[in-house]
Amino acid sequence: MAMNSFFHKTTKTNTYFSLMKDTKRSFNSFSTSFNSKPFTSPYQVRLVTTPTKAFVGFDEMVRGTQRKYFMLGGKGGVGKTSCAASLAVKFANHGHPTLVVSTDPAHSLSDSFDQDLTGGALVPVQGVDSPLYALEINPEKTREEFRARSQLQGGRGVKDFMDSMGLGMLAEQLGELKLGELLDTPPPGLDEAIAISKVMQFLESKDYSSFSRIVFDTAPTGHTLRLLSLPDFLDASIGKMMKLKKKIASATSALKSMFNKAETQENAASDKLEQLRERMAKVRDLFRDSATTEFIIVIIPTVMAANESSRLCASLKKETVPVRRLIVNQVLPPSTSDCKFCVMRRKDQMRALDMITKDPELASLKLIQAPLVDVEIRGVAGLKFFGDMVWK
Ligand SMILES: Nc1ncnc2c1ncn2[C@@H]1O[C@H](COP(=O)(O)OP(=O)(O)OP(=O)(O)O)[C@@H](O)[C@H]1O
Repeated sequence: MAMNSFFHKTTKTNTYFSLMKDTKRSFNSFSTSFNSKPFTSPYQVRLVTTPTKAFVGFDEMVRGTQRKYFMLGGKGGVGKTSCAASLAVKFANHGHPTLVVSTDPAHSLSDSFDQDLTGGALVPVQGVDSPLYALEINPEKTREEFRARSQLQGGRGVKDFMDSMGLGMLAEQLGELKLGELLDTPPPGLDEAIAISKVMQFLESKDYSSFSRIVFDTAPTGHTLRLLSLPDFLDASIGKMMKLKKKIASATSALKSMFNKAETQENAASDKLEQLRERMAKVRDLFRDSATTEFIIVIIPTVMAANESSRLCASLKKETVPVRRLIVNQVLPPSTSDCKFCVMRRKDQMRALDMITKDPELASLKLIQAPLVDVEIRGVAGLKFFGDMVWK
């Protein structure tokens, strides 16, 4: 549906549109002054100049048909979902079949798109030019399934369960090592493992092959860092398991040589472990491939958020995950009224922005400013409008 016809349907949305238009106007004038020579505002707010970092480069993000992954992450409530959903809408409206995936256990994609996208399966998003699908990975449901199967079948159902996530080989090996009891309780990091198994599906399954852009709306920082480091952890764990199996195998080799079949089984199991290890390596490499993947940090202009983002950025760099852009969301436009609160708030935001531009970790990132708009950003039309202000 064309945006204009949508907005002209009801008075309520018309008001919304005009509010958004006003916001855009004031933000545009704000960004012009923000990026020009330093000057002193009527409120003596020190403005920061960021001539090179103002470049957002959506052209670069949209270019080419090769699949690209964008992960948006940061502190809770800063606007990750709004930014991720608006980016997905923009990609789809530029001709990319796009998938937006939420790995946040507290999903808000449905709220953001104002459509029911729940259920843990691919759901088409209505109202965009090219196919846009959403997927809310549902760890709570999966965890429940895990417990139920484990209780019903004395742990044996867990293997089927992990099979369905593409991690069956791991369960098999744990089982062989008599670690089955560990599988009865959902292991820490299961949420991330589920997300990883989905990423594996994106890489391998034909169902996902048509998507040329995959946007992740990730969970708040700690969870996401665990997600990014999990393939390494699993790779290391599999490596340890393989070593352990080899030790057991050599200790019992004399016995095994008497039973040819056992040896064949042993080799098959090792091959499977090796396969799983290769798949983990693929996911790990994917997270670190700067040609295809980018992690975009979303923050709000406060000192606390800046400090946390600095730590997040350092962790991402340590993990060698490509990070190039930083969205500072909810930036207040300069106040044209006498509102003291607005003036103080903006002054505070400018201080935080100044700090961000000087932070040793964050200073090298492209800074994208997203304005605080005066209505909630909801529905494809609202996301399109917001996206056009952010992704330029
Ligand atoms: N620039 C903005 N201007 C006005 N409202 C905004 C802006 N960005 C986000 N919001 C609003 O803030 C709320 C939280 O946004 P959003 O859900 O995108 O954040 P989040 O970081 O994904 O949150 P969570 O971590 O809880 O999932 C929403 O109501 C959204 O409409």
